[in-house]
Amino acid sequence: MTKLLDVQAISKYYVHKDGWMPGQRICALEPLSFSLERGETLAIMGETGSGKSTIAKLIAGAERASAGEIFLNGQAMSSMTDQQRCRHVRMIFQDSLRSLNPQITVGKQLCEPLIFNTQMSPQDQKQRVHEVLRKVGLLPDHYHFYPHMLASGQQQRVCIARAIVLEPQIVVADEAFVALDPSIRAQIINLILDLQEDMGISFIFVSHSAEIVKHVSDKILIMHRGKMIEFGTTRALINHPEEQLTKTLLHSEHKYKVPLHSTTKE
Ligand SMILES: Nc1ncnc2c1ncn2[C@@H]1O[C@H](COP(=O)(O)OP(=O)(O)OP(=O)(O)O)[C@@H](O)[C@H]1O
Repeated sequence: MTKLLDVQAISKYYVHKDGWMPGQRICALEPLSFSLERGETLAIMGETGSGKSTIAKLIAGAERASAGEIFLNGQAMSSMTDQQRCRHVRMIFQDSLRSLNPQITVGKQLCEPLIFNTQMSPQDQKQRVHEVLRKVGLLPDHYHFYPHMLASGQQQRVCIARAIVLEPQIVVADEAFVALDPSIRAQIINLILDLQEDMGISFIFVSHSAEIVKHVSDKILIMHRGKMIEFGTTRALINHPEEQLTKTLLHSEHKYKVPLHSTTKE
């Protein structure tokens, strides 16, 4: 069966435009390959500057690979239109709360992806938005709220609603929940697990938290200085890590103490 996501030898170079050495090429990612099945969740871990966000951006289409190809359901993503890619892969950024427009109601912000990427009638758009608000634990009335009228946990739910309103197959979250209060973060992580079960979405998390990674991921990818040094099932990497860095990252002192659901994937 065709894999949901098949990453084949992607690499990424950035060219410095200014600073000390303009024109210098920085290798952010050496060629790496991995794959993901439908409904699976991948966690990407590694030290600062190791290339985690670069992988996330390449999968979400926010950056173009210097070489290699990413296949989604067997189709090369480089051959897709922006609209096709947006429907299949959505991203929640690190500063997602700031990405909400304070002057536009929640409902209108959630309608925007539908307006730009579908042929849905305004009535169907509204209905879809109401359904999505319910899925993320908000109320139909929140359609008319402005972001500042919501608590931070509710705003994060709006960001998740915006990511899932097109019913994508993959949602990429780059340290999206790091700024949240621990108890709210736990609620949001549990919401994501529920959505995954309900909608069959695959999540790709960039995270520094061993606890969250063990709780949500099926597979883990470990990055070190632009190289993928280990990739495998969460169980295999926890029980039989081959690299010292994998051990350190997965067995480090828990950064976040959060009351997550008692069932974990490990
Ligand atoms: N737009 C850019 N221009 C030039 N260099 C970049 C750019 N984006 C990232 N880099 C460089 O690429 C390398 C990998 O960066 P990346 O943001 O992917 O790492 P990361 O593991 O996500 O780090 P962090 O945990 O700090 O977010 C770093 O050396 C970074 O400085």
